[in-house]
Amino acid sequence: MDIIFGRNKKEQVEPVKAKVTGTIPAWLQGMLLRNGPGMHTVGETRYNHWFDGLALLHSFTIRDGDVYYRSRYLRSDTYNANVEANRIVVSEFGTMAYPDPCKNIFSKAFSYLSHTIPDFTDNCLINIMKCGEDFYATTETNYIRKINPQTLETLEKVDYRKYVAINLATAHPHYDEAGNILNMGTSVVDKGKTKYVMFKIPATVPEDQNKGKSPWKHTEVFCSIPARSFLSPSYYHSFGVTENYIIFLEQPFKLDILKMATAYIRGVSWASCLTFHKEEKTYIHIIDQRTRKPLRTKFYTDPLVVFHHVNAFEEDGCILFDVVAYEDSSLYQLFYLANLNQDFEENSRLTSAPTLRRFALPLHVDESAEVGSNLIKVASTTATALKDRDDQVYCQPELLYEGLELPRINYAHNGKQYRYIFAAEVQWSPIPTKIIKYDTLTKSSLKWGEENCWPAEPLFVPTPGATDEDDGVILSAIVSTDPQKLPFLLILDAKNFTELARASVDVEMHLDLHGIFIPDADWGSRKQPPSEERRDRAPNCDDVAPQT
Ligand SMILES: CC1=C(/C=C/C(C)=C/C=C/C(C)=C/C=O)C(C)(C)CCC1
Ligand SMILES: [Fe+2]
Repeated sequence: MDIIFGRNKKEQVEPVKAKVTGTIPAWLQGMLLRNGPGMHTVGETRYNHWFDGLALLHSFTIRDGDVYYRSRYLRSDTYNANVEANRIVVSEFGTMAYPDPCKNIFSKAFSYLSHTIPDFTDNCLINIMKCGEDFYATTETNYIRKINPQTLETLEKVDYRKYVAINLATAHPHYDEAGNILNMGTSVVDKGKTKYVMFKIPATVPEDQNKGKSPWKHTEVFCSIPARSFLSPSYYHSFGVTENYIIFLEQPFKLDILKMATAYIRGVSWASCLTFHKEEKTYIHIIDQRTRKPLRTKFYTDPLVVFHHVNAFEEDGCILFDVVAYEDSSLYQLFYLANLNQDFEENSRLTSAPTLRRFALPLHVDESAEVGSNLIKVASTTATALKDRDDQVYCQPELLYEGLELPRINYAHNGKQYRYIFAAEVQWSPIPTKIIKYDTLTKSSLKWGEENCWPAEPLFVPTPGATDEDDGVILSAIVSTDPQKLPFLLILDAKNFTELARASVDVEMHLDLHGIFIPDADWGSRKQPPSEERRDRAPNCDDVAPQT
């Protein structure tokens, strides 16, 4: 597993033409743009955790049946500082770094103090966000980095804090049909209060004399919810939306602010400030998008750890939402590189499997209903919501499937009734071995897998003009541990999961986290994706990328 997790990957700045077998549908024109950790050591120093690795962007440009691959490290301030010092000098999730080996006791004390309220990393390694016509690499701190999707060059750094009072934000925003962004973040002890803040960034803005054309300046706080505990807000990685509501799980997997404030001086990482409190409940907050206020009813469930919301929708006076849930926080533990690289089989067993669970919440609680009665009358689920005392409702989910992660859907169905989930299948190890299509209606699944192949998150791209939810293709970048097999972009028919084509590239590809597909048709007012300069023939390259 060292091949996949431990080794630094070489960037491939010049486009390489892939060897395509099978036939790529003629309508599939655009770019799969993805993000993930690619560099795990700098000089003699090494990161502790896989989520610390320096962001390596990569893209597959699909044009007229051909595929071109390229990759480039995000030139974040973190990357540049590390490379310049030839060692890790910026702290990441699982690695605390000490920038200046301090010369005397005074400068040491000063350096410690300046880390009490830390300036977080801009190593944006998790996802790609579209904001209007621009694209950003994202992570969970207050920084995101604009990128050029064509060349993968790094552009300006955006500090969320300039526009909204948050210190952390998710890398999984939602988009409405017009492309406006809805995201949420945590504001740590701002005016003595720790709160969760939902905010909107418009896709397009009118030319404004004072604010200019930047959508950031038009960022608007939508709603905020005080944290149950000011000194230990919940950690969360994503959230859910329906047409009228926002779903936020305040789970007992929490960040301890006091521990964070002293982490630097104690020589421990941010990750060590995260604790799962297995004796506490998970609170389910529902925000009405029309009133911008949380519902009065207090919904709760058992202690859970959720990273990925799958989808949510309204049905018969209820909110139904699907998540991938764990019963402990062992997932983050397993991604320590020491566990991934040695005795992989032994050290990489999850103590709680990722389970797909469906929750059902009543939008109106019948005052006359008896305490203990089930308020869910929806026939499609066995999830229950039991009436408790004092406006409280205890929710028990329906278990739909055991062993999947990195879920994606046909995003046209986001917030609406839907049927299919595309995901990576993971059993007791966190590393995916198969891609799965799960049918929430029939509860059956289709799978794709191949020996020594490790698939990335599968992404659904709809056929233009499609009416069926699963009319389209699945794209997934596959890394192999078989030295005879090159990494490839896999293209499956999303209906029956048969392979349409694969595009193999002779490069060192990294296992990534998340990404997006940018159809050529999306270039909007720019009309065409910016053209590439014609470059010299790259190694292993039959041709250079086409003029676009
Ligand atoms: C640096 C940093 C953080 C980074 C977290 C990261 C990088 C999480 C990645 C999660 C992934 C990839 C999950 C996949 O399911 C925190 C803890 C938010 C807060 C402190 C500073
Ligand atoms: Fe994620």
